[in-house]
Amino acid sequence: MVFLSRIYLAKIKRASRKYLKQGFRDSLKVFVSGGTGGNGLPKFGGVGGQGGDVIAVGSDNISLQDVFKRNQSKSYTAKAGRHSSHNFILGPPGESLKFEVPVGVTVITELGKKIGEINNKGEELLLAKGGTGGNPKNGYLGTKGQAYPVIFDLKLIADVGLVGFPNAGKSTLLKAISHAKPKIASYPFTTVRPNVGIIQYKDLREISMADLPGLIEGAYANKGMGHKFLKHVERTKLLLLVVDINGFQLSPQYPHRSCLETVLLLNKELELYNKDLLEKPSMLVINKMDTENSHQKYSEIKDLLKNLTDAARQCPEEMRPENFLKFSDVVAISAKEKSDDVELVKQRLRRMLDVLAQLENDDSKTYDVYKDIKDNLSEKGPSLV
Ligand SMILES: Nc1nc2c(ncn2[C@@H]2O[C@H](COP(=O)(O)OP(=O)(O)OP(=O)(O)O)[C@@H](O)[C@H]2O)c(=O)[nH]1
Repeated sequence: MVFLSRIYLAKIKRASRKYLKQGFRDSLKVFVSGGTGGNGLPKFGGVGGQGGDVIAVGSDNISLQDVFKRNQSKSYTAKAGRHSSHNFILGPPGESLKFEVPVGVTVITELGKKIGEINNKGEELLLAKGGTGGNPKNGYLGTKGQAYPVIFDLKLIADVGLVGFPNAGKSTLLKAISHAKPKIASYPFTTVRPNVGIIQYKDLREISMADLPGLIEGAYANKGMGHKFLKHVERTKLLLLVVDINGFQLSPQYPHRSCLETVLLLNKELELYNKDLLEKPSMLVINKMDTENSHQKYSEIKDLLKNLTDAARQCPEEMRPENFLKFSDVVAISAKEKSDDVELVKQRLRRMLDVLAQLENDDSKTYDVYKDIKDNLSEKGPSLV
């Protein structure tokens, strides 16, 4: 009986933690070595073949986990160049080794020196050069290729990055406006890996939105799960902050933070992680407007949310960021009830991205991203939802 219950319990334990094991790999270290150059043939002045290179190629159909699975030795060595011989005075070059990596990786050395990035499908990046074939300059002895460990650091490329404390309703919103099927539960940290959802519009335009695990206070300094994923918002074009109108409390031992405090704390976490993030165009969504007293709570803070500098004066000093996000728009919604305003969020995101795309093509660079987006949002246009 004891034996049976042990087996039974072991099964439950394994099943309940399964989702945690579906690891999301956003960093991978591998060893790359270019092929050695072939030896020359001094007697005939023969030159050895050049060693092959190791080259990474961008693919949008592969994850870093797949890269790992395809070559668990994590070692990539290109072929050596052939020696010069009587038959081949010029030794044939060694074959280069090409392998696929996900689009969005930055390649760095162990010392943090950047080798390059791959941002497009089919883009190639030379990781390790093959050695030179033997010739008069090197005494006809082929040289070794470059060889060192490199780290692939993946940052998701999504148009919009969802940022918020745990349980704010980010996954619910992603599900409400996209085709993603994120995990949703009424306890914090349901999102343990980024989810990317695709939002589709009537005119078939698609935008991608990444849902990242919730941040907590101190996230920038490695607390909680969110910090590990903050790097992913560095590449998104827009930030979409989602905050619960009732505020946030991690657990009874932690202080309760009001909605306004939560917004400022999120601002501060982003600033501490990388202050450039505050320059990104952003939008604020106040969620759970179907809950009790939500409308009254919202009317009390509505004006302050539009000007965080004023809002900060009302909060304790330790919560105040030095610089503030400037929201192009603030929308109050109920993601769960799929209120009309959820559709408004969808429409506004599209408008913001359209304005950004126009500005990117504007060579004069005299624009003010924040102002231009804001002006455009206030203009009435055809519904895109
Ligand atoms: N009443 C109400 N509940 C909501 C609303 N949106 C989300 N919830 C609930 O809030 C809980 C958390 O929602 P999630 O969407 O998982 O929150 P999250 O921000 O993705 O959470 P993490 O994964 O921890 O970052 C779930 O029980 C949802 O059903 C809403 O508009 N109103």
